Amino acid sequence: MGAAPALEARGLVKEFRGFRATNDVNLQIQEGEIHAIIGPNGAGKTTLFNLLSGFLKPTAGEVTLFGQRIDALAPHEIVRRGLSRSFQISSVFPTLTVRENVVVALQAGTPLPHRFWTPLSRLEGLRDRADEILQAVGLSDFAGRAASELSHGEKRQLEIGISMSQEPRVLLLDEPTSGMGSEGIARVAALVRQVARGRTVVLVEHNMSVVAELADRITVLQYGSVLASGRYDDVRLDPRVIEAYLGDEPGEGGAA
Ligand SMILES: Nc1ncnc2c1ncn2[C@@H]1O[C@H](COP(=O)(O)OP(=O)(O)OP(=O)(O)O)[C@@H](O)[C@H]1O
Repeated sequence: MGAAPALEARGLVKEFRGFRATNDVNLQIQEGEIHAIIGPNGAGKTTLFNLLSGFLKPTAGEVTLFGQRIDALAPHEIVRRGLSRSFQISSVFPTLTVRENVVVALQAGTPLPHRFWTPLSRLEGLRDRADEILQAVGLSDFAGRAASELSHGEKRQLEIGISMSQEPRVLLLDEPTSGMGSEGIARVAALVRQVARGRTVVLVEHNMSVVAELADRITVLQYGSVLASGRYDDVRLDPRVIEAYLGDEPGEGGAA
């Protein structure tokens, strides 16, 4: 038998007062791949991310991480098992410096009772590791600046750094290029490729050029169900996908 997928959903269902936002989703993400989840607005991408990362509990179905059930676990327990995620809405603390944001995230990996009230001065030991992460995400020059001073694109870089601080084996990125100009998009795409080395990355992404450039495989959602899943070059030619999504005139981000 082959190795278990890095992340797998089986028969995943999420209902909100009878409305099925996730409808019997089966999904396999293999270790080491970059997998993009795409689909029209309201297709259920964010709901699926929330189910995979424990922020929502499924109505039915299972989620496994390297073969172990995680769907009953709290988000922080899932992080400890090796899956972390970024959010569509910024999770950066604006009044802390860029470095402090990463230090706080590194500190969050320690047991709960100790983590909230630890003075920042006691976290100096984590500084070196924070600086390595900032270097990796291209923010070394901004380490001492308040996070509120970062541009939108730089904040997304910091968020990826914050997600990486947990040293995840599987990283979920929710629209990492949203709201960016072409320069920022290119920078973040390069960064995603870099952080994907040696780990598995799942991203929700509207920008089809980014998807085409980065993704080994893609899954297309529509009305909460999987419409198609496979290699980008195969899936983009699927007539149902063209009709549902790729054939549309570019919306946010634009199709390539
Ligand atoms: N907490 C909730 N209560 C009720 N309905 C919800 C809830 N969360 C999501 N939905 C509904 O589920 C559907 C899927 O929403 P979801 O945000 O997952 O889509 P999406 O593909 O991420 O959309 P977008 O691309 O616009 O971010 C939508 O119809 C949405 O209104």
